Amino acid sequence: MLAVHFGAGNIGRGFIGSLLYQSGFQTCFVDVNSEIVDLLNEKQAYRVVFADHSQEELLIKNVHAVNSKSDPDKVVETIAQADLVTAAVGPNILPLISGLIAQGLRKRIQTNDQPLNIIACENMIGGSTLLKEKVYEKISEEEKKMFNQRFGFPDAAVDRIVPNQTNEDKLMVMVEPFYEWAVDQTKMIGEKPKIEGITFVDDLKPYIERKLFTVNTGHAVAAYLGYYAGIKTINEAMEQQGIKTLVEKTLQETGLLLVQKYSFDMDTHKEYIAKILSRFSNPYISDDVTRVGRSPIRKLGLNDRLINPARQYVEIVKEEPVYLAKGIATAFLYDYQGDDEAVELKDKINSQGLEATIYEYTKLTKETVLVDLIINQFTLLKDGILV
Ligand SMILES: NC(=O)c1ccc[n+]([C@@H]2O[C@H](COP(=O)([O-])OP(=O)(O)OC[C@H]3O[C@@H](n4cnc5c(N)ncnc54)[C@H](O)[C@@H]3O)[C@@H](O)[C@H]2O)c1
Ligand SMILES: O=P(O)(O)OC[C@@H](O)[C@@H](O)[C@H](O)[C@H](O)CO
Repeated sequence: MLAVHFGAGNIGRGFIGSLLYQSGFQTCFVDVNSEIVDLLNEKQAYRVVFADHSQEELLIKNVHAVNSKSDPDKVVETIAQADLVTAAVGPNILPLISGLIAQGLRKRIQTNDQPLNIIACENMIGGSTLLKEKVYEKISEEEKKMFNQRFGFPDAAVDRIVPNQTNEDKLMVMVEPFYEWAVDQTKMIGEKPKIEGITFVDDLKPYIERKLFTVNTGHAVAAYLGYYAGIKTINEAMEQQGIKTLVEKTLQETGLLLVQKYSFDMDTHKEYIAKILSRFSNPYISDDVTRVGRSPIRKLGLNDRLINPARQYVEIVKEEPVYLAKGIATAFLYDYQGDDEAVELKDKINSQGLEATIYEYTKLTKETVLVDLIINQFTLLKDGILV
């Protein structure tokens, strides 16, 4: 079995590649980072180490890589032969890989009649659906009919904290032992891939919203509050009782929304939140607040982890999400110079003011109470008032 995986980064090597190997796949990583591509081809193996007391080590074998910048034809060839295509490149990169995927699938139609699934493993709602849209923008109406019969783009939710790596061994990845990978089986085509660790579900929405609005909302709030307080890593931020309490309160808001919306059992959801808070505090992981807070404009999008649950809270719980509003305000205060989106956000606030910036990036409309709530919280934070 051959898998093509776009993105040999933290989650690509540390999670998807690892599960693929354990399920008997040969994995061809596609990346634009020539150092990683060359090392993968030289070693054809890498280590995944658990960030816990065990420090258990897995050797991931049967891997090689292709540089899509210098060898796009090889990527096209490999997609034509593959049994599965996955991606973990970041939502903003999906449009950039869609051209090669379209070419690979076009070639496959001519040479291979086996169905194929393409799964984007990004932190977003509808990642594979977005990738499909971008692929379909590049093909003819006739091709769309053929693609519909042969290719599936099932959405997915993936969860495993993999920080940026600073190991001497450039291929090694330190990961938390915990993981979850849920895939929408209703959008799959042909036989389901036999991958140990995937949960196939009929309705992905509760899974992706539970994950995005708990793990990623809490993570983002811890990151932005940590940055605001001058703290370097997530676990250090969680050691501050004030920050920990605000993260908890935010997850109580998203929890109330999720429990009401999906009829989750409240006690089970509380346990889920507690587990996630303990994952953020994992002393074996050093995860920079600037990684977790990266791309604040993306994270402030209408359907992402901050604005989306806040909007739904107003609609479904019918109360004001004060803590989510505070978390959103901290994202607007995030001005890390090493992050282009943070720099853009700060420039925009300076030139157009906060209110116009909120409308521009969140796409919230004037009717919602959220904008005023965010502005109030922003003002308090600017005055140094955290609670
Ligand atoms: N790290 C985590 O904890 C985690 C967990 C769950 C989901 N995710 C999601 O996985 C995705 C990747 O995150 P990551 O943390 O692994 O990031 P990363 O930066 O470590 O990895 C991304 C990889 O994509 C590569 N890339 C960039 N442009 C490319 C292109 N045009 N073609 C092929 N490869 C390209 C980069 O070189 C890099 O190796 C994101 O959507 C993220 O939200 C991350
Ligand atoms: O990858 P992002 O930028 O969408 O979000 C940053 C982190 O919250 C994220 O990578 C988590 O570590 C991951 O989602 C855990 O499953």
